[in-house]
Amino acid sequence: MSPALEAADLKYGYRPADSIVNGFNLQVSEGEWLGIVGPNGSGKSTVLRMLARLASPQRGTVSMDGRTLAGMDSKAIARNMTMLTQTQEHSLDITVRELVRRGRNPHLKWFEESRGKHEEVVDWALQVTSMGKLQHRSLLELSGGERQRAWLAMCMAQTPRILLLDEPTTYLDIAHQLELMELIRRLNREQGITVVMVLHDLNQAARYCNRIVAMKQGTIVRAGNPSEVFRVEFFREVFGIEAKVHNDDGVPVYLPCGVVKE
Ligand SMILES: Nc1ncnc2c1ncn2[C@@H]1O[C@H](COP(=O)(O)OP(=O)(O)OP(=O)(O)O)[C@@H](O)[C@H]1O
Repeated sequence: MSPALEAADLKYGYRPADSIVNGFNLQVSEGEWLGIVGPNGSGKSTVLRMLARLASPQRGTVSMDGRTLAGMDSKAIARNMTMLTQTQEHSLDITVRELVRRGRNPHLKWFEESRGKHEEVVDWALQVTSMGKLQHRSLLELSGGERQRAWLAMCMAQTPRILLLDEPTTYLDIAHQLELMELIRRLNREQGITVVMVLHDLNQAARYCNRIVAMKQGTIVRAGNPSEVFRVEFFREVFGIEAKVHNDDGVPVYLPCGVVKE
């Protein structure tokens, strides 16, 4: 069976002489939850954007179920895969429900309106993201965390098989961070949604992801399950910090102790 998502030899640079990402290879299996970690500027968001076809690789290919994304119709991609980006448009004066309805667009024909079963999916997306009570509020009247959940609800209304998320917990307080991670865990386990997530919180990555890929300078430097990757040498070599690593019921937990001295 082809992987749900595959990147082969990706290269990308923002300027002609740059190569921000180079020789990037990745296979993501159906139903997997993969975390991409790495220092600032290591190319994580750039890779995620190429996986979602928001950026076109200058070399290499991205495939979904064995089909190259470059040749696919945008709506067909959007029916299968969606990405929650790091920042969303902040000035949209529409209600949460209207935003979530937009998630149905890839499933509607020209001029078809969201009705019947489409509205049922909208209700479901609002319910799983706990946004039902806020559905008639304008996006302008929401807190940062509520707004993030509204955009996630829109992604869910697309009923994707593959969900890409770029640091989705950045603006959330710790309770809402855990709530979001638990929600994604439910979607992953109960609906079998494949998740690829860029995360800065390495303890959360260890707790939730099945597999970790660590990037440095545009390429993968470590890959494996959290216990294989999150070791003392990893923190030293990839992040330049000294850390203590404990084992909490099979999950590695790290405590940063200081920056590595040259
Ligand atoms: N639009 C852009 N134009 C020029 N350079 C860019 C652009 N976007 C990103 N870069 C550069 O590309 C490199 C990789 O950026 P990217 O956002 O992919 O890294 P990242 O690992 O996601 O970083 P962070 O952890 O800080 O979010 C950085 O050096 C960044 O400055």
